Amino acid sequence: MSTGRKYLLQNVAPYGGERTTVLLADGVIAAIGTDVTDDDATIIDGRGLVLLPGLVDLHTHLREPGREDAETIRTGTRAAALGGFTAVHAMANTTPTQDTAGVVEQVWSLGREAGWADVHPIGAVTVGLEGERLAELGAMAESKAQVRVFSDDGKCVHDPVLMRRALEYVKAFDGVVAQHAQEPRLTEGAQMHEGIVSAELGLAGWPAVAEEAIIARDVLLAEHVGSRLHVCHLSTAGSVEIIRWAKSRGIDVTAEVTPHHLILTDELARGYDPTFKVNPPLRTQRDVEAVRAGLADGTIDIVATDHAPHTREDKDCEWAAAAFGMTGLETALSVVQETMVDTGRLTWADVARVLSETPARIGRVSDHGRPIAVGEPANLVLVDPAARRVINPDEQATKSGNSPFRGRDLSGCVVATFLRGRATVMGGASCDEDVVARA
Ligand SMILES: NC(=O)N[C@@H](CC(=O)O)C(=O)O
Ligand SMILES: [Zn+2]
Ligand SMILES: [Zn+2]
Repeated sequence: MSTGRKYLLQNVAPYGGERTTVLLADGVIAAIGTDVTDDDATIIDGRGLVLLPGLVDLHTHLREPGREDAETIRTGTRAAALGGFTAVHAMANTTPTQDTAGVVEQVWSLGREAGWADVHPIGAVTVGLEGERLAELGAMAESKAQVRVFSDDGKCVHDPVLMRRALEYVKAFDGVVAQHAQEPRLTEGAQMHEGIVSAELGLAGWPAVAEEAIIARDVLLAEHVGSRLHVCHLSTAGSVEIIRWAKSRGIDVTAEVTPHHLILTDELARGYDPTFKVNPPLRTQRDVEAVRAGLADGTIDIVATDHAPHTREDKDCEWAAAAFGMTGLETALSVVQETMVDTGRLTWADVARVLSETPARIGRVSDHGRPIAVGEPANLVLVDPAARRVINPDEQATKSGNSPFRGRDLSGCVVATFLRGRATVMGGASCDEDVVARA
């Protein structure tokens, strides 16, 4: 389905390489070349802009159904489009939980209706995320939502027998279990990273070993049953080492890091601002260096936002009472540019890999994360790497204000996002009319 509008992206740099012109028509990339023209197309001057495949987030919390006061599928996917995303995987910790075919189909349909980005619901591993009985994984896989990613995110599947069964079960439909690696007994009452800062502040610590112990166990389980495992929001230097070791053994594991773990540290807890309270917690500078190195050398496969919107009531309170989580969809690409591209650790082609191609492959999404080539679906993002902007969460599309980058100056800006050839973002702003017209 197309609005019929064509776009001629003149002098853009696919993957940051040689400049060329790209024509989008009928929902696909219709032509690429320095001499391409089209008299009916809307012309976009792409000088200085980088063209990438539309970003794919493997880890987003959209909060609908249940917490529409924090985010809805509409507001969350509008935020996604502004961040350059054309597809997002929506975590299962909604109310009701995304643990049946009915609920995942509802989320999938609401995503279609909203029209900002494709929504791929993640299915819960256990009923109600309670860690007791496996949910209807097969029914969710066979539903029209075609779920391939299963996670109890927010909670860890800590029972090794259930984890083993889930890993075995999803093999039947080429699914993957995405684990929130947090040993519950080692993190009871935990408020922040266990280390020097937690000791000084007198806050209960969340030790690195609580994450590493689960990752070590799970890679061994994945090897034992010959299944695919994905590790959510890896945050410690030790976790990077375990993944590196697992991959060297040929274990079928992938790992993600969040933008915030690439740039922020536990020092931020000193101000007791609950905006910086997140799971897993912000770690040390040494961990930040290790996750950057892991992303640069391919040990860590992807960046995923873990966009976790929370209402004022859940965040504007004392540290201990506040909810865990921070927003991220509208700042992810800038943080990756600043920490990885501007520092020479990743090229733009690498960014396409870690924010689009590989997350699409892990989630088994076939029409996103595709090469920029003639005939491919026109799911694309146009980025201005030279722009700088100060983050103001009050002006963001997400309903929630819990961005850790409030007031911070970040590199890079999304100029336009295209979903099947239709602009969802143009000139850095949402294309509300186009989206409404399509719905
Ligand atoms: N990351 C968080 O701190 N919070 C997430 C849950 C999660 O990702 O574990 C949430 O749902 O709010
Ligand atoms: Zn989690
Ligand atoms: Zn999460």
